[in-house]
Amino acid sequence: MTTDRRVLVHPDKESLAGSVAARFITKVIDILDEFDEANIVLTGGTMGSAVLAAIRSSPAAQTIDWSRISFWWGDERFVPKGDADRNDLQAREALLDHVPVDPAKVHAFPASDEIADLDEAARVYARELAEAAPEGADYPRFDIMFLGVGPDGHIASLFPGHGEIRITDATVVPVRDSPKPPPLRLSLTLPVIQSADRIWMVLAGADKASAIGLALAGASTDEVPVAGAQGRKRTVFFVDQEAAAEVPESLIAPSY
Ligand SMILES: O=C(O)[C@H](O)[C@@H](O)[C@H](O)[C@H](O)COP(=O)(O)O
Repeated sequence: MTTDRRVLVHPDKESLAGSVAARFITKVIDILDEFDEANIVLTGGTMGSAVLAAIRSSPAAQTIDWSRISFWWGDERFVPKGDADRNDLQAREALLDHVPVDPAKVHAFPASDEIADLDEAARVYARELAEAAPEGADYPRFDIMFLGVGPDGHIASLFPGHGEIRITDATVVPVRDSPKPPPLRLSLTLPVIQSADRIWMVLAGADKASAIGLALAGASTDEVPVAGAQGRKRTVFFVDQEAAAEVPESLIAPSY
């Protein structure tokens, strides 16, 4: 895990989404030069979808060999397939339905009408991760993990003060009392999140300012889960001006 965390500030939501989309396209092309396959973890949330829509609308997206990318999710709302609350549906609508991905490489979490039991759904996704893992590992090498951040500092479906943030002996956890609706969810655990080569957090709006400020000031992961979101190679907070309000000036890198 690296302690190198950068904050890249953008004037507004639109330029934020556009800039992350452009970086994603460039980075994925680099990754596919180096490796046969890339593993990307997607997130729900407003900016997560805005970035995917910006990737879709970029002409440069056509230069990506989408068939070599596997898509995963950091968390999912445990509702029926096709429910507008599903993170995977939002990602499909924003991007995946519009680019030539290999459907077998789109690894959505089970939906509640596919597997009724939440614990079993968590086990099924853990098995899916393990099947795609290199020998001896429980999950694939994640090249880029996108994460949204809640105003309370939650990442994926790991909420402040809830036991799931402390789980280290599983890769996927069932969440039964999410303070953000819907209450039933599935989430990757912190060790899996921290295994990602790159964690890219995209957040906008004044209500996110204190979460990022506290995380960078050294808050505990238990109180502010985003404090624990640190990847192996690089951890970047892509933010708009409003979300950057409480970030110390010295941590802000020039971004454009
Ligand atoms: O299922 C979810 O709700 C998300 O995965 C969650 O972790 C989200 O990313 C943040 O809550 C930020 O959401 P917003 O960008 O919509 O504020």
